[in-house]
Amino acid sequence: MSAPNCLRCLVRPSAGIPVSAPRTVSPLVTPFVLARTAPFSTTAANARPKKEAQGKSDGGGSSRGGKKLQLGKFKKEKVADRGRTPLPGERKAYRKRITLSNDNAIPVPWLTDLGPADLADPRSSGKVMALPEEVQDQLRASEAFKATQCWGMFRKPAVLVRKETTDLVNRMEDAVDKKETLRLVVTGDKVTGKSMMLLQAMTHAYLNNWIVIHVPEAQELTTACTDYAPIPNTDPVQYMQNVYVLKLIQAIKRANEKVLAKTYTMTAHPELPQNMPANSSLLALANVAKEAEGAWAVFQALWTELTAQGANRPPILLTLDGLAHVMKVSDYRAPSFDLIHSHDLALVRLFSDVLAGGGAKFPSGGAVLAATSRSNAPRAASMELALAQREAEQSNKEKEKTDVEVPKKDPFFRGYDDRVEAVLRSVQVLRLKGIDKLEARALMEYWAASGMLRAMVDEKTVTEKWTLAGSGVLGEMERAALLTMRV
Ligand SMILES: Nc1ncnc2c1ncn2[C@@H]1O[C@H](COP(=O)(O)OP(=O)(O)OP(=O)(O)O)[C@@H](O)[C@H]1O
Repeated sequence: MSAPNCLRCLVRPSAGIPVSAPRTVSPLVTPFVLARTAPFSTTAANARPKKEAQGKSDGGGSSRGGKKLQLGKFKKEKVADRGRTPLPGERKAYRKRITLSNDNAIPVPWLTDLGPADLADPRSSGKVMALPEEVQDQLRASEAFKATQCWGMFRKPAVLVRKETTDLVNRMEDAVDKKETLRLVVTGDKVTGKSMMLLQAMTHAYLNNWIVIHVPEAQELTTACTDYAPIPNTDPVQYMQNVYVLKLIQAIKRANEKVLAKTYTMTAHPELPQNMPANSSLLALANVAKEAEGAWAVFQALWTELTAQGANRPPILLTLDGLAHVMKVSDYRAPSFDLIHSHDLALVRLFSDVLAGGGAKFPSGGAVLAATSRSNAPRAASMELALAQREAEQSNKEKEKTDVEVPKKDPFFRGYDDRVEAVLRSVQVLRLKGIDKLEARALMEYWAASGMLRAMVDEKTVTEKWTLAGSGVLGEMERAALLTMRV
């Protein structure tokens, strides 16, 4: 009987203590508290000190003296390890890095190096040929290789010589024979090999000791990513881009070193930062450009010398990739905050003048070539229209008929640009399409011999890849056959 009672005792308070009775705790008055209480004062001298009154009046408990217990006092602050931060420009260099050789690829025994006459010879058409080592260095110096192309898959950089290649190179040679300048725009659908066509033209030029000046990405000139400044005493005002021009001079110097060393100035150039007497080599003249300041003056002097009439000069090849970027209003602004037209940028003006046929004449002839791009291009309605018009006119002239209608301006569109039309009024147009099946077979045999294509190369495979690639569009063929191998 006692057990339930005992249990109840544990649960409830004993009957003697009323449950609802509030527990009142009488305040403790300790000597410590008494000591801290300010004494009643009647005079300012006796009043509690101000600091004490401010700091300790609110938090009675926290004002207790002595040591505080601090948890995790000796823990180290955690720093996330993110590795080394890339230095300025390192990411861009990595993105633009181009590998020209793959040690894992099988060397192709029948691959021969291109010679000075090979690209002009119609018998080379439909063959894959390697770029000689010296030319590789020159092409690399002028940034002709692109990171989007498949150079890093094969043992040696090699190209397919197309019918269009021999055609273009022969036109270049004809122009040099007549001491004229070939003015031509390479155009076509996406990844049809337009940049590669420029590379082949440059290869021919380097192999034949021409001087090559190449603008690898026209967008670098017009997207307001490099310094610019007005050129004094120009009307309408033109703008120089010293930093870009310095880079260009250095590329020209590295790529054309041998030819420049053998070509000499006609006149003295006292206007340059370093005095250049007449009969100095053009290499020495190019070497004067050490800093961005004054680079435009050096470039002008170099250009004047290269185009000096009556002088013994090598043929010149001037190339630019991404034409649409220089056939529109640029992203730069004048002091009046108006946008600057690309053709008011001095370097672009120099190029567009030669392309239009009104600029400097090359003493020994040469070529000015531009390539459009479909992967990275702004809309340039006037350029597209002008190229379509030239193509139609060309086709009518070749057939001696007028069966192809020359496209006309849209009367309801207001975005046409007269300056662009003027530049492209008399250029030749080379449209690139897919390669034929024989060329496709040659290229696929090279891929298979390099160990990059595992399939047997017969008519069936060639036709399959050729069809998959939209009738032999080169970039698409690579995608269809080599994509799995691409890093
Ligand atoms: N003659 C050639 N020999 C071998 N490969 C080629 C040749 N021409 C083009 N290619 C390949 O085709 C691909 C596309 O070439 P390229 O970059 O020249 O095209 P594009 O027409 O300039 O392209 P986009 O319109 O994007 O500017 C590249 O990967 C390149 O390796």
